[in-house]
Amino acid sequence: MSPNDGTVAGTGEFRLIEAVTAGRKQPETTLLGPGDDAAVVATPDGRTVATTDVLVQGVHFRLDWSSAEQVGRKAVAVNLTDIAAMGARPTSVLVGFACPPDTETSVVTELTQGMWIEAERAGIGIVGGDMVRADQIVISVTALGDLGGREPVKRSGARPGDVVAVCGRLGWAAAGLAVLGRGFRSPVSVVNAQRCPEPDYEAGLRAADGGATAMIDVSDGLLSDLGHIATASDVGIDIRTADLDVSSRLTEVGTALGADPLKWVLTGGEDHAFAATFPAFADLPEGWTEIGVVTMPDSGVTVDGKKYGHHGGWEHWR
Ligand SMILES: Nc1ncnc2c1ncn2[C@@H]1O[C@H](COP(=O)(O)OP(=O)(O)O)[C@@H](O)[C@H]1O
Ligand SMILES: Cc1ncc(C[n+]2csc(CCOP(=O)(O)OP(=O)(O)O)c2C)c(N)n1
Ligand SMILES: [Mg+2]
Ligand SMILES: [Mg+2]
Ligand SMILES: [Mg+2]
Repeated sequence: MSPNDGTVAGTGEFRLIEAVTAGRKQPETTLLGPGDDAAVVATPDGRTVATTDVLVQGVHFRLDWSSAEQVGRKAVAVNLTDIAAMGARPTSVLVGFACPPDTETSVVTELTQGMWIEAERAGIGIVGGDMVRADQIVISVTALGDLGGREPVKRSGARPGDVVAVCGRLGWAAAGLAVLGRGFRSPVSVVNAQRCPEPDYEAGLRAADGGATAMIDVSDGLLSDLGHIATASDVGIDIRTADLDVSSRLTEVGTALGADPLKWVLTGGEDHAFAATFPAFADLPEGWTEIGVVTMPDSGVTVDGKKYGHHGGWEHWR
């Protein structure tokens, strides 16, 4: 698609978001509007953190690749990491659900079971939702959260000289996608990583309490998501590949499929690890590993000091 062909593909996902959000005046009660992993709104009772992510059959999941329960778990998990990436604790989720008329009822109940399993993992419940007809299964989850008195950790707070760190696995879900896409079902470790992430929701709180200056969950790909921090903070970011954990399991799968495991780590989405920046010389919170440095504006996101030759991550319609 060319940029000016009048379609959303030509416009691109992130310019489309810009087009629908720019210039809209928010009320004073919107403490943090669109542009981060979640919004923060003021209510007479306090503050609420809110976010939503939609999963579409065939785009985000396939029921011949994953069980309905795994899809349900993933639908909730990908929303709760957006809450955690603000330095907040999830408080509840609501579930919008659409499906064709011939969908087996058991698919809906198994999806729901998965959503409850993941919600309970975070100590919360599903407090509402909606059911509508559609041509394929669509799951729209809205998650709410509580900052517990903390300031939200935004995408915009990184400063040159900060260190870049991650918490959680990278590249595993992309390896699993490559395996499933070629018709295989093993190794089950990477395939399960694609079916459902297992985020450590406390990692975002530990980062916030540890002084993180900016944070994001890695949904699209490390380079792409760090790009959002770089743009929002008006800084550059350089990643050192020697400090990335390219697990031997990813190397094995890469060798078997003739694929580059480092590319999965740098650009694979859906592991929902957390990436954050911290002041230089700060003690990193438990589970966090330093992988790079925040550099001066306009240098973009580089890998070992050089521009990376591939897309930094997933983009819808590309
Ligand atoms: N249709 C929309 N209207 C308003 N804000 C939107 C819309 N779509 C996306 N956004 C906002 O754009 C930002 C980026 O979205 P997205 O890339 O989906 O974030 P994430 O990867 O954290 O889920 C978020 O703050 C999101 O709330
Ligand atoms: C059937 C299928 N095809 C492709 C993918 C790969 N995939 C789909 S969405 C996505 C990126 C994340 O999804 P998005 O809707 O952008 O979530 P957000 O960034 O808003 O959290 C990836 C890697 C998949 N999970 N399943
Ligand atoms: Mg996010
Ligand atoms: Mg989103
Ligand atoms: Mg995305």
